[in-house]
Amino acid sequence: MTHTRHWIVGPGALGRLIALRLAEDAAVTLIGRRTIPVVQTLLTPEQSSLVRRVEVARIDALPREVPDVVHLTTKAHGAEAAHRALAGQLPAGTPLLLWQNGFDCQPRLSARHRGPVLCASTTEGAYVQDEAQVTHAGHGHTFLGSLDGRHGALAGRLAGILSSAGLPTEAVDDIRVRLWRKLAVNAVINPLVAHFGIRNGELRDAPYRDRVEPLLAEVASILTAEGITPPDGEGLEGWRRLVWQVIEATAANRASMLQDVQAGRLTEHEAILAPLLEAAGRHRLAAPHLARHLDTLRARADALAQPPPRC
Ligand SMILES: NC(=O)C1=CN([C@@H]2O[C@H](COP(=O)(O)OP(=O)(O)OC[C@H]3O[C@@H](n4cnc5c(N)ncnc54)[C@H](OP(=O)(O)O)[C@@H]3O)[C@@H](O)[C@H]2O)C=CC1
Ligand SMILES: CC(C)(CO)C(=O)C(=O)O
Repeated sequence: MTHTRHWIVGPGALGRLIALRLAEDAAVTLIGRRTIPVVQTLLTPEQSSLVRRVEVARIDALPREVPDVVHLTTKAHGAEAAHRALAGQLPAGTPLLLWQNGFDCQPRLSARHRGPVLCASTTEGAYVQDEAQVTHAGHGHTFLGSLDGRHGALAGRLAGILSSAGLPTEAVDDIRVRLWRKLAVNAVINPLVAHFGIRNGELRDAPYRDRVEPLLAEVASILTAEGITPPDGEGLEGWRRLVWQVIEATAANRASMLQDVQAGRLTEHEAILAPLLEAAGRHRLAAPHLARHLDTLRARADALAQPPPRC
């Protein structure tokens, strides 16, 4: 994979961050539902501009030259439709790297794709400025691996390519646990900050602080039942430590769910909250606070899907 050809499907914030970083040393094609400008700019956390010319294509008119690896960088709710549009065009055996948050499409696409599937969990932060510019808000770290622990050599090679491109990445054999840990953090922080319209750090203040604990307790009991451990410490105390560490470290952030709500976009609630509630059901655990947030976000999603009222 020295001169790897990457298709990056989903030319949003994360897709363009990965594309522009990789474009230095690899052939990159950004694939979307619409055509986007071929000259793209990445504003780096160090306030410099990285300008790159990349190939672009539409998902309904894919390039003839097939890729060595496909990165799927749509939102979680868009991943399966994007994969359906692509899958028939890819030679069997083409590796797929899933970058979605939550734990929803990953098991299904891992079973369905005709080739190795790796999942990524990343703390890189990026947001779109416009059709030709994306901001890399802060450096992070990426873990990648397959849900069944196979394809370690491929994961190692891709981790090397991403790291050399400036996106520090580690191949791991426990990506399922890493995805659930990120989901746990997102399930506590995102619905609250989206509901109240606040930055992550404001969760430290009254009256929001008291709202964190009941969500934390529900998430901790569900994940304990699932056999998922926090990175440090055990049980509720370990999950509490992790969530508050992230709140501190990302205090100035407007979380992705808040950004989606403010922009009138669908949120990733089905990928973040629904898997927890499904697990709660299996273990016969009550999770009323998580359920209330999921209901509210589902009602919002239904309203978004309605045609606007006619005057
Ligand atoms: N941004 C970040 O910093 C991080 C994001 N993530 C995760 O990465 C994923 C992507 O997030 P993000 O980049 O922020 O999201 P964006 O909404 O910025 O980007 C998603 C892109 O996917 C495109 N898309 C949707 N459906 C299709 C399709 N069928 N075919 C081709 N393109 C399609 C969208 O295009 P259109 O304009 O047509 O809708 C859009 O360009 C999410 O799961 C997110 O949680 C994880 C960590 C950090
Ligand atoms: C960790 C957190 C909450 C940081 O903002 C995040 O991942 C998100 O915004 O979705």
